[in-house]
Amino acid sequence: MERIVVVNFGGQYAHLIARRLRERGVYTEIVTPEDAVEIAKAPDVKAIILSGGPSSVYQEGAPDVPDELFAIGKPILGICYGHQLIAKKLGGLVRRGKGEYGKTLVRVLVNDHIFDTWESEEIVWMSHSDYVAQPPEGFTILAVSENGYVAAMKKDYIYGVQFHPEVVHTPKGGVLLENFARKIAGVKHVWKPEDQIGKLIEEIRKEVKDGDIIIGVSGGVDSTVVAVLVHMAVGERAKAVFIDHGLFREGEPEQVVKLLNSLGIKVYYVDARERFLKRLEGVSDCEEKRRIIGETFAEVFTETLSKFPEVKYLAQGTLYPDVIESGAVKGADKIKSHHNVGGLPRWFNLKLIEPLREFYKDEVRKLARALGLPDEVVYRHPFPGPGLAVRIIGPFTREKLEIVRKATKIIEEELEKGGILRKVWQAFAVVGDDKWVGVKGDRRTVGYIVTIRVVESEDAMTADWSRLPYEVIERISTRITSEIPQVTMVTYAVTTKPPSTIEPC
Ligand SMILES: Nc1ncnc2c1ncn2[C@@H]1O[C@H](COP(=O)(O)OP(=O)(O)OP(=O)(O)O)[C@@H](O)[C@H]1O
Ligand SMILES: O=c1[nH]c(=O)c2[nH+]cn([C@@H]3O[C@H](COP(=O)(O)O)[C@@H](O)[C@H]3O)c2[nH]1
Ligand SMILES: NC(=O)CC[C@H](N)C(=O)O
Ligand SMILES: [Mg+2]
Repeated sequence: MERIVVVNFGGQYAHLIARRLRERGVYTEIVTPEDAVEIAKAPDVKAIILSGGPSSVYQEGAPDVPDELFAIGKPILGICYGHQLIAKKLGGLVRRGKGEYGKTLVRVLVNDHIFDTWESEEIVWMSHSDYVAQPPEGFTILAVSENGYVAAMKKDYIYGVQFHPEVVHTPKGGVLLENFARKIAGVKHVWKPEDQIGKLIEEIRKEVKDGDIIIGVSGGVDSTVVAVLVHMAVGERAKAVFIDHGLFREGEPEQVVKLLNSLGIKVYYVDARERFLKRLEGVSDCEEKRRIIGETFAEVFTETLSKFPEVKYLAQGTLYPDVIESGAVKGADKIKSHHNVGGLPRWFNLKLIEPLREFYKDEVRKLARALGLPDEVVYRHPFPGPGLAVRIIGPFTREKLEIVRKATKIIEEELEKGGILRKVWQAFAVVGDDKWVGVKGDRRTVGYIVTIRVVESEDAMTADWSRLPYEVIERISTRITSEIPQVTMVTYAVTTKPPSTIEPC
């Protein structure tokens, strides 16, 4: 299989380079600077991309790649930091400049295949303070920015661009990356996630030689796809376990069990609702809620495992970003620690099977569709592991849990009716302890405030609030205050991430 590798210098967007290329059918993987040379030598690697990064190339200890990488003779494309690194390593000059941030106009000076379909002037997205003051000998300047900086340069098969073609704010960026892959590097193969299903099943079958395999199912798209693949590979030896912590949305546990059963996968339903809810009662601190849930989860899961003496394997829905993030990259600025509960504890004495470890979420959705899973799974919104508990501000009470559950259902129903639900990243209700005086049936009532949170996002790292039509907000508000008697006020959350986060807790 032909592939491209991205050397990750800790850029916030290194991931997106791989995403953009894979969207366009070019299989791309991310590697560390230390592994770059070894991997780049493999015959199926057609080209190397050097990512951006927070360091400056002239700083001591800045991430680097061995000179040997340039001697392999494969096409190289440097982006931002990568572009500056090429300049420095091959004898050019990099200096600190005025900086260019955000949308910038560039002028293309030279016709080159990498710019095929570009106009002579295009908008690109920049984020740098250093710049290439002098390209190395033999390099041609292909494009300049409106501030006169080198925006693109090349020599033979070595290219550098100062802007970020991988972000959506560079409208022709995806085209440029594909031009590099197909026209400069000669990648012909068109990679599609759904073509991998047969291979995935074959690999699981080979790995799970004997004994049973457990899959924890949450109803989320990742674990559902894993359950289906594993079941297709080893049949009845696949045991799906669903732990009901009592913090799911209305009807969710029943749906999960019913769906998997309908696919021929028998689900062991564990009712642990009381244990979770009792331990949470009265707990205010967010991190404490998460800790209790994680701990109780591990406890219940361990007890459940003892009922399956033949189990030797544990299947997990680990995705490609989890794999990369866990191998922390040298030089990367930690923006936010990702709070996936860490999945199931790795200290279980079971062999881990992670069939999705090379896939992104959108690709998993494609696998789900190709496997014939219903839309409710394919388009399911991300749902936090700690469930509705992290949508309750202040002390956890069963009353607030019921309010959030009912309000969330109303929000989902109204957005579905308006054809909006599938277009947004997440939509849910939040409740805290502040009260609002209301008048219901001519009587004074003091009730809860429910906040509606609806956001649009591509990867949850940033998010914008959804500009819902007023009529939809109005219908949601009317229904919440009339169907949930304890609520007297509904508000709409209008803060982006950052500075806010998506969940309140
Ligand atoms: N209620 C549950 N019962 C059993 N297993 C669970 C449950 N919740 C989560 N898991 C397991 O733990 C893993 C990690 O959970 P988490 O919710 O963080 O994963 P995820 O990346 O959101 O994946 P998914 O889309 O499958 O929910 C899941 O993939 C699943 O295998
Ligand atoms: O599996 C999860 N376990 C968790 O503990 C958790 N907390 C938040 N989320 C989800 O992560 C995304 C980003 O959330 P925040 O903006 O609130 O940090 C959003 O999609 C959140 O729903 C979680 N997912
Ligand atoms: N985004 C980047 O790669 C930035 C590279 C370098 N740190 C600069 O500021 O110019
Ligand atoms: Mg989940």
